[in-house]
Amino acid sequence: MAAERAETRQARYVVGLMSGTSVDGIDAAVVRIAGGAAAGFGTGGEGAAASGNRAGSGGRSGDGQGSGVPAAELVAFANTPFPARVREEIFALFDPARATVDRVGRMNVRLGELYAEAALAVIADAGLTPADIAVVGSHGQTIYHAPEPYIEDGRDLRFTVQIGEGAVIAARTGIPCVSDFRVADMAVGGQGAPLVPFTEYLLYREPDRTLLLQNIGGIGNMTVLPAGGGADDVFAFDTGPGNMLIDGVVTRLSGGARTMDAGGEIARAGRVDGALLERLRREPYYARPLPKSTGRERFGAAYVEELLADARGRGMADADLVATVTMLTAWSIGDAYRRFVLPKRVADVMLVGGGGSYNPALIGFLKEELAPHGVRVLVQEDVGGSSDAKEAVAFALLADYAIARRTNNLPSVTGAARPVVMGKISY
Ligand SMILES: Nc1ncnc2c1ncn2[C@@H]1O[C@H](COP(=O)(O)OP(=O)(O)OP(=O)(O)O)[C@@H](O)[C@H]1O
Ligand SMILES: CC(=O)N[C@H]1[C@@H]2OC[C@@H](O2)[C@@H](O)[C@@H]1O[C@H](C)C(=O)O
Repeated sequence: MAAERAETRQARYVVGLMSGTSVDGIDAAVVRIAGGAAAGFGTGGEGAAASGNRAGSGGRSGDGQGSGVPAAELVAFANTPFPARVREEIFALFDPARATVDRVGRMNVRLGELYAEAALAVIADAGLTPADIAVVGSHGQTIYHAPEPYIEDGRDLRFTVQIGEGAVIAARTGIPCVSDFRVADMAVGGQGAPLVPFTEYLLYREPDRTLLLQNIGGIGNMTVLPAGGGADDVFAFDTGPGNMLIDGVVTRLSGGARTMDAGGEIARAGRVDGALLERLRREPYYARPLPKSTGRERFGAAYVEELLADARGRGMADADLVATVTMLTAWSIGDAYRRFVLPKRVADVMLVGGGGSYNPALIGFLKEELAPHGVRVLVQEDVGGSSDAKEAVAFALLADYAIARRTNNLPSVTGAARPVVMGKISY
């Protein structure tokens, strides 16, 4: 059955839309997909044999011959920054006390409109028209993520909220839209995150090398692809803050004039404060067992305020505080490797994606963390990929599976009881 479908599915163009926890804007990708969804693992399919293919997210992968290993070629990519007012309003919605239902409802529709515009623009960039696109996959904007079991009246009420109305995207573009992926995994007991490891398993696994794929977005997350391993051998989890503390501290210290430590320049001018670093390492999340995921609820505004108060109490220079949180971020990734990966596997390479790739201070610290373990640290650009586009490509692929009614979660990663088809379809 699966093989039959594989042969009948043609190469298709799919749009992936991502706006992450950094709230820096909308990443939009047009991806040409061949093979894969119709014959991959999941419902009705078998685990595809590792083929040694690797995709830069900006490159090609798979053989596209219906073997179950998809080929995903990035055709066009664009990042559209959020208008400042929209960004501010999204930050307000991270605070449950301010996220009133009218504000959430309005932003849900506004984001649908903005996502549709971003999709139409990237389709035009690709030299295509909406009629050429099979499906749009839209992650949406996470405004709250509460993945821990929350038992009331014997029922587990864990939840996650991603907004950006798929019905609006479908209506404006005329293309079917798959959105709101995470809830289906949570409905069967999963964390609803991280989801990208499913696509990393499809696109990056190698027979002879154990790879660590580290995303450094707002939150940091790591995927471990054991050499020659199957889907059940993959594990992945959120390592802790990605750029979230760096961005938060820089924004507060500059009174909002800057939102990131561009080029890692502030950190490079500062010195790491050993005592503060030591205190920050005690955050219990780092030692929490897997599966685990996290977000702004833990490392957002309240955490940054506490940090600033502590730094002021110590009379720390601004640059020293930025250097210290940059080091903490790199340490949390090294710590995750030592704590959760090393006991099982020795990795060969860490491939870094997400905006953190563009911060040389952070990447420098990360290399120092992992060098003693013999792990080489590369960024996506080193292998012909794109740190920026990777997650948008992933949501194109996840939507491609959803529309083909194929399962697209990894229970070994999220802790879900079983594979499910994630994503709600608006025709
Ligand atoms: N040139 C740069 N120098 C330093 N940092 C940068 C640079 N470019 C991007 N960044 C960092 O990357 C962040 C954006 O990363 P990215 O777009 O991967 O996050 P995201 O997708 O929103 O997050 P997540 O993956 O957690 O959902 C910015 O907020 C900034 O901190
Ligand atoms: C709930 C949520 O939006 N989580 C994001 C966030 O940003 C990074 C990390 O935390 C990861 O768990 C996830 O995103 C990516 C796209 C994922 O699901 O793989």
